[in-house]
Amino acid sequence: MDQDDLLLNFAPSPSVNPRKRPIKPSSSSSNRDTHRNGAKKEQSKKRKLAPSSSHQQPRAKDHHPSKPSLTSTSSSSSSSSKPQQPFKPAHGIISNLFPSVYTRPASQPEPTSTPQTSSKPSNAPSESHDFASLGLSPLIVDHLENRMSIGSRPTSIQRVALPFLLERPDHHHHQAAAPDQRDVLIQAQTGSGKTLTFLLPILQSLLPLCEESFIDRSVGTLAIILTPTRELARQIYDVLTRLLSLSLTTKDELQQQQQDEQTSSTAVETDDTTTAQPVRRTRWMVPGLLTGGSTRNHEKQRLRKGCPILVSTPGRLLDHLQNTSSFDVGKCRWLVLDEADRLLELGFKDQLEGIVKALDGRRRLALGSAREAMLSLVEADGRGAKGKDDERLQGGIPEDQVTDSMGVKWWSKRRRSILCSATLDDQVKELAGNTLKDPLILRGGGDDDQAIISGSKLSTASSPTQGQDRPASSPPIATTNEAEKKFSVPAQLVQNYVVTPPKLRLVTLIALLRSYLSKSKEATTGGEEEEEEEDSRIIVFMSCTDSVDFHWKALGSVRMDQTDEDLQQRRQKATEKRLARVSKRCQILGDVAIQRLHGSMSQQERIDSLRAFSETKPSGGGGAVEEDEVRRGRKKASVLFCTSVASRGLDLPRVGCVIQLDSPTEGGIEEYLHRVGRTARVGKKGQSWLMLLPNEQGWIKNLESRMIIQTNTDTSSSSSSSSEQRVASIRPTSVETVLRVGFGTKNASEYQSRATQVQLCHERWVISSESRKLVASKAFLSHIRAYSTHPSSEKVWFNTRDLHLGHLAKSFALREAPKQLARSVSSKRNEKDTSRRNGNGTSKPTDPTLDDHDDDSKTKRKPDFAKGKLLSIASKVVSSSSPSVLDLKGNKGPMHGSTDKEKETEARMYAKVRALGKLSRKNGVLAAHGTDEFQIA
Ligand SMILES: Nc1ncnc2c1ncn2[C@@H]1O[C@H](COP(=O)(O)OP(=O)(O)OP(=O)(O)O)[C@@H](O)[C@H]1O
Repeated sequence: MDQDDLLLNFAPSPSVNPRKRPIKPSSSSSNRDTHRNGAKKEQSKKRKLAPSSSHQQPRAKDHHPSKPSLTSTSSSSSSSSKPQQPFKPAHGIISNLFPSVYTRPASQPEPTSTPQTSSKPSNAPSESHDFASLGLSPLIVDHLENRMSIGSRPTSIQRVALPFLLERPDHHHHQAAAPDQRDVLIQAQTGSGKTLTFLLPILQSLLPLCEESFIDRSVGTLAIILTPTRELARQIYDVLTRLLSLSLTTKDELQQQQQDEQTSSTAVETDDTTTAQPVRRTRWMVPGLLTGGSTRNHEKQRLRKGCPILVSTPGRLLDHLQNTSSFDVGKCRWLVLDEADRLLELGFKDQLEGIVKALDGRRRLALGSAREAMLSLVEADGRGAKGKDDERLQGGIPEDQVTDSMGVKWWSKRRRSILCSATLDDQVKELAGNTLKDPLILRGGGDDDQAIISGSKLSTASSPTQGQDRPASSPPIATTNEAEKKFSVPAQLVQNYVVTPPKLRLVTLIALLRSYLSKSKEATTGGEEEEEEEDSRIIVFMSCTDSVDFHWKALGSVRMDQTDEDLQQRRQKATEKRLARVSKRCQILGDVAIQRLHGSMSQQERIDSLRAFSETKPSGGGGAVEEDEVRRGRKKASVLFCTSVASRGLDLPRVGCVIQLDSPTEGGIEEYLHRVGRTARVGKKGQSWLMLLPNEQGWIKNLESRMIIQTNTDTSSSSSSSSEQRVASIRPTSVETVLRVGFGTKNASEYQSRATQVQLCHERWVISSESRKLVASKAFLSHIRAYSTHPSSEKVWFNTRDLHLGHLAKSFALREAPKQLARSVSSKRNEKDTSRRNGNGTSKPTDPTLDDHDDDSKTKRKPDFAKGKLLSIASKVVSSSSPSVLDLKGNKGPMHGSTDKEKETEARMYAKVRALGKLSRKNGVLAAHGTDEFQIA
């Protein structure tokens, strides 16, 4: 990473030298500080805000208009002529972020200047195949190309799977389960177009029905798609809605019709049959969405009217299958389990099996009543034809002969199931065994000619159209042996990591965001490819909802140069806007929009948030540069802070960078890959950053050993290419480099000074109100809780015992180091008496990402007692560090000094956590997250 490339220029006026940035003297700002700081602090604040030392001669680059500014506003400064002092942290206000002589720990990698290069994309659409040749109807091909801007080229997994899944007209009336009627298990890397891989065959199979005049939506539900989260369900529903708006006639057909019309008008006599075109109706194909977002009654009404294609989360679907009698699924022909491994992780196994049983049951019932109806029809027909029919009826009418009241043989085809999964572990295999019949396992590789297709027992099978020349020895994307399991990552994804001391986490995150945003902004102004500048959206993953809330609120509120009045005015303005609930603007990042997403937000907020992230428009607000950017449709940068709820399946447009502030607490490498998979999708570029604490960096080796990249190597013959595998590497970058680049300077004292300003502003923001203290304290506490839930296999890298809690508190802008917690934890380290430890170990924290699941999700990991202890300690510490805000319910109260009350609160928390533990052991349903006194983060 060349740091010169990453200088920031957020000030609208290029003439402003940020070195001379004014410091608005504000009496109100000193009011916000604690009294012990007083006027002395105000003075030191001014010194701190002056970013450079007076004796330093700015380098040529420093005078460049793209010199970074930590504010997005600028004004002339009366203080600009003041001599500028090097930064010296004031004693008692803020502990040094940087020791006086900052030395990189030996364990930390050296800064690297390796240029970021990305390989040829491995999940891009194929250059040598098209949808039409795979058997896709011209109607759909036309629609994909002209209406959905997808193009005509399939991705690798589409090329492999569509020939198996698409029903072609000649198969329409076949009787038994032909080879193309087998169930399918799809495994492919992130961003490779799996959604269309199952939606296109569903749509194509229903097209013939569009020619029947009697078909309307009351036909019932013919296809069901199950997803683990509501967001994913909505996303698939949106793609489906766009697919179903397909035109009834292709361009060619339209031309043909026009020609025919002309011919028929000139001809004296015409043969009716030559001009007759089939009448197609798609209106009946109404998509439905069941995620528990609306009331049950409302959903029931919609189901009664009919939803031929339904997207749902499992809990809600099972609920309706059990309780909504008008829900007609007897003729269901498709069942898709998307993100099956995640469905299982979330504890939906029983529901999924329940759904399959319920669908089988409803089908049998529907078939039974159709048989009876046929029987009564035969009887009504009189005795004439009965002799022959009696014979059939006595032996039972075969399924494929049973017609419904409209004469359609729905039951001639068995229901097909498709299971999509990133992994193929024992659980997924078991689910596949219970839900799929004789499945094919289809995998999309990185190379057109290397896609892998296997039979049910992982034996090699052939694609109906392409399989003959496929090498049997093609390496699988994920082997079945757990320990050896390797995962394919998009070849073009550039993966990075930075090892950060805990107290630098906040400023490093901000520096990373600034670096990336400045880079994409430079691409905008520097005339690079259009594609580059548009990919200026960033997703930041965090371990828990409270941490997301804290970062979103802090970064969306902290101003580097504002008075309280400014803040009041901004707040007023913001509350007037509807989207202010989900979208803020971050001044430190150059007025970029920031959103958040986690499971404790209401459904509407989650939808609004995703919409705001995807559709971010320039902030307006004037300035010639900005107007120009508005006019050119640029400046669409946006940042989303989220928990793992956004890691699976979400296809958010133009995400160029993914940052993991916290490593995943569950799911390990798979979760890591799903998170980074939000970028570098379908052939696009992307980069990812993992932030690690020094004790965590051993995880990198583990990650690298489990990832592979498949690359294409063109051979001398232009028509052929071969694929090779290589190990994926994650590049280290030192924290100094990130900070230098992010804060726009090569000079150590200057970047440290700027980083300290930023940290200080956040700390001031936190101490300026009780509610903010609460937000920060809760985030800190929840973060530790979440950290303690890393599985035992990862404890070697992620152990709460290795956390420096005082420094970690800094990353939540908590000024007061929670000394008691630090002391308690270090004393526990030395504690050898395990029996005493066991005695206290009844508290059981639950999984930190629980609230990110749907309301009907379940917990699965067993908490351990040591974490409970930490929880108890942590809650005490937070109580002692901010006495007036420690009622975690949010009530300000005199908890200070009230040990009884403290114990009472703690006891209630223990009780709650124990109850959740019991519930989880019984596979109970956890609900109402975020509304509880002790929100399980
Ligand atoms: N053949 C294609 N050509 C171009 N774009 C495509 C093609 N197929 C799908 N896409 C687009 O690629 C994007 C990613 O698709 P999709 O969300 O289905 O990926 P995915 O494999 O399900 O990813 P994940 O594993 O992360 O869930 C979507 O925006 C989709 O419109």
